[in-house]
Amino acid sequence: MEEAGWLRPVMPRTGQPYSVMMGNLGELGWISDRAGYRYAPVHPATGQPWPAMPPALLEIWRDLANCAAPPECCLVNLYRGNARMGLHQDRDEREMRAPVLSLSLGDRALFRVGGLERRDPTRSFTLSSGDVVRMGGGARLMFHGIDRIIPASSTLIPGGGRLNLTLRRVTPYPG
Ligand SMILES: O=C(O)CCC(=O)C(=O)O
Ligand SMILES: [Fe+2]
Repeated sequence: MEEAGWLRPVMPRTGQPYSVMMGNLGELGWISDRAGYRYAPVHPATGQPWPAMPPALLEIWRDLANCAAPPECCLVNLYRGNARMGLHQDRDEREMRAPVLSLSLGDRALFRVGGLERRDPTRSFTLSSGDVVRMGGGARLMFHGIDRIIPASSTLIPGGGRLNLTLRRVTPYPG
């Protein structure tokens, strides 16, 4: 990740930067800039392909996804300080039969979960290092976000903070 280079993406239209740093592993990377959200096969700054998906992540997917096809993207989010992620749906993928698997490492975080409509009631719970959230089936499009991390609640990540690894299938698979 360090070699490939972290991105500080900006939101479509407003150009406002996200508070998390992002990177990608795998064939496709999720990027956000003034033009919108999309999946791209190369890093926008370097033009280089994203680093390969590590075998350990493919194994987690095999064990937990219950999906006929492998993931194509691992979005890596690095949360430090006051970084957060607003309530959203993961809906830029063209294959909605595949779940989204989200792995937490490092500092604990307050994860907020709602329903399928933005206005639905939400509740929050703590995610700890090693936790995996699976959004699949009727929960594939649930609204979710990160309210905040709990700084220094783990010593796992060099320099501190929380890493979130989100595995996704992007393109349709046969069957
Ligand atoms: O950091 C997390 O646990 C959630 C990340 C997320 O929802 C996303 O990247 O779409
Ligand atoms: Fe998400």
